[in-house]
Amino acid sequence: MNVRAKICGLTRAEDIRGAVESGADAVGLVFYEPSPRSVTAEQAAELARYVPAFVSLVGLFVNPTEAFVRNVIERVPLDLLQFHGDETPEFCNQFNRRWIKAIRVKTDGQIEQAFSDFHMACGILVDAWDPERYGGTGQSFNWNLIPQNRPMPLILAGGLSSDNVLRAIEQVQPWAVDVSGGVEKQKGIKDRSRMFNFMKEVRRVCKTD
Ligand SMILES: O=C(O)c1ccccc1N[C@@H]1O[C@H](COP(=O)(O)O)[C@@H](O)[C@H]1O
Repeated sequence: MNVRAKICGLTRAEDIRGAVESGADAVGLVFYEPSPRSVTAEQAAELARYVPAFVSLVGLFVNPTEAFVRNVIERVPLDLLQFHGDETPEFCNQFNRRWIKAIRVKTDGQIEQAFSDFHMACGILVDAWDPERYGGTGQSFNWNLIPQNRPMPLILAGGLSSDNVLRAIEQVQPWAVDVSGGVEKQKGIKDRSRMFNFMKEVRRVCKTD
């Protein structure tokens, strides 16, 4: 099994370098001000210089305005947009950029509905539901709510770390995994050895079949 991995919420050049060197397939920048991992378009443009060819740069948004997204994509060479709020399919689809939609999972049937509503997306990311925060909570959720039958790539997020990612991959068999808090030493500051340990676990599963 080949599972891809994104490390999200990077705020420093050295963390981008660490994520890339650990073997991450994608790195994520958060454009959502309440988040402790938030970066400005100017900071992001600088950080983008450390992302080499064949590593994807993902921009995460939560209920942005159209103008906000347009301003960011004009300045930052994002490969993929990640919408992590209550955006509609029409909103996500208007930027002529590839995009994924995050679903905060609370009830049965939600993910199946998302596959249908957001069929234009490149993938559906599933994360834990929280009453107060849109994501990056470090919480996982009941993986039994994830259907086996998937018409599009499923990206597993929510409370992953080197301690549980192998088990998560074996149970869920996702297209990719996404981590933020589980590889940090403090909010917004990544820990190089945690990123390496996380990627080592992800690659371990790739070697087992
Ligand atoms: O990282 C954030 O601060 C954030 C804020 C708002 C929405 C999403 C956010 N992060 C994403 O949340 C998931 C899970 O994160 P964690 O591993 O549980 O910390 C992941 O996709 C982050 O990119």
